[in-house]
Order: sequence, then C-alpha cells, then structure tokens
Amino acid sequence: MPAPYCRRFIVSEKSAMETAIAVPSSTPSGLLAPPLSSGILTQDELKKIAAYKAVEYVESGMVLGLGTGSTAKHAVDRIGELLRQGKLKNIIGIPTSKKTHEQALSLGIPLSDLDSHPVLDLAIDGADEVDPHLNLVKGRGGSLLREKMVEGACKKFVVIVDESKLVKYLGGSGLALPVEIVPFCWNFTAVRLQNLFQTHGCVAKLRTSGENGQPFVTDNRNYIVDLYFKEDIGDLNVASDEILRLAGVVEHGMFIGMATTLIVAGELGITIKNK
Ligand SMILES: O=C(CO)[C@H](O)[C@H](O)COP(=O)(O)O
Repeated sequence: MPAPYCRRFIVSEKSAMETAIAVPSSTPSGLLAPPLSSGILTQDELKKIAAYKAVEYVESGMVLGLGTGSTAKHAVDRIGELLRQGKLKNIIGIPTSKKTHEQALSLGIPLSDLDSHPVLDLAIDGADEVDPHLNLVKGRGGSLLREKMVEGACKKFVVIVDESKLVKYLGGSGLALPVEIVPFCWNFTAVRLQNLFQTHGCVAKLRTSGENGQPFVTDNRNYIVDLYFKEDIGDLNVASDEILRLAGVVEHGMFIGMATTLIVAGELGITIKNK
C-alpha cells in the first residue's frame, strides 16, 4: 500500500448485503484517522470518523435533518465548521431534539421546522442498533419521536455508527427498545407492552433519570418505557403494528426501512452500505 494511504482511513462501499471491496479513501473532507501506529481508536474517534464521512454528502442549499446523540453531535459540529469556513452555504437545519437545537444555534446553523420545510434533502443521525437490512433501534437518547418525524420526511437518511452498533437482529444487543408513551397511567401501558411480547421474554421498564428515580421526560413531555427481549421478536412490521395499536403509545424506536445509507466506522476502516 502506498505510504500516503497508511495514515488514511480505508473506505469500503457496498450495496446492502454485498461483499465489501476495500479501497483507499480519497480525501474525506480532509479527515485523517489517527496514525495506525497509535493503536486502537476510541469509540468516540470512530463515531467522529463516521460523522465526518457522512457530512461529505451535504451540499450547499440543502435542508438537513440534524440528528441527536454523541455520534450525530460530531456531524452537527462539522456542518457548523464548514459553514463558518464558507465551504457550505445556505444550509437550513431541522433539529431532532432540543439539545441539537441548542447545539446548532450555538454553531450559527440557520434552523427551521417541519411545518415550514415538510420535505428534507438529507438527514444524518446515529443509531443504537443496526441490523443487516439497515433497520434501526433508536431512542436510547430519548429523542425517537422527533427523530422519526424528521427522518421520515427526508429524501436521504444517512445513519452513522461505530461497529459496536451492528446486530444480527433488532434487540440483539440485549439493550433497550425504547417506546415513548403518554404519562397518563404509564404503568398500565408498560404492562400491556410487556404482555405483548411475553413469549419473547420481554421485560418493560420505565426509564428514570437522576438519583431520585423520577421518570425521564422527553422533549414532548412524555415518558419512555424500555423493552428488553430475551429472544428475536421476529417480524418487525408485525411488532411495530402491535405496539402502535396500544392506546397510550406515542411511538417506538424501531426505524424500519428508513435508512438509505449506513456508514460504519471500525478498526479496519469505514464501510458504506447503500439500500
Ligand atoms: O436515537 C438516538 C437518540 O434518541 C441516538 O441516535 C442513538 O441513541 C445513538 O446515540 P449515540 O450516537 O450517542 O450512540
């Protein structure tokens, strides 16, 4: 491999399910991975690499969905930086949470909302789990409702993760599938959610925050019930319909068939999957 590539990240691009072909990266927005000799990259460094790669999809004049979480934060920072440098112009951002709204404001990114911009060009966001079909679990950061509204309105939805987020099936990490519910009689709704998936060993837990165990409250003033499964829940569309049919449920964190591109940063480089 020629010397200059030794310090560059390797980018492999493939349509979903196809075999990767490793090729040296062109200049990905000037982002160079830390020297390979420096040893193992941290998870946050991998998140940043995926995020910077995704920002290469952004063009001047776009209306952009701005994701939430520690990975998306790097993408929003990078968009702000490119705007400041004049390398991007006339961007309009639609934030997916109050936190991202604050971050984007502090970076001087012009903002709007879905009422004014019901169709977005592109959204960039992280995920908690990604299955081989690019279905996602999102919402462990609590922003799943706004994320689903914004990302469902995008022509292109680029998901950015480090390789730890890849799973064989949704729920496969053993971590939560979040469901946003109304606070009214939350325990009633939590029990009904758990009963729906009893045969999959489901346990439903109200998400709390802080030391006093108060319910976590979303940007929409709702609660979140986290579902933990012992087994694969099978057909995601069936599971989705069953969850959404329960009165009291606002939205769930399965993003089925929404992602158009997945960018994964791992120790061996970047992998890009297109749908
Ligand atoms: O869905 C989300 C927030 O609701 C996040 O995108 C998801 O939790 C990933 O977060 P991170 O990038 O911090 O790992």
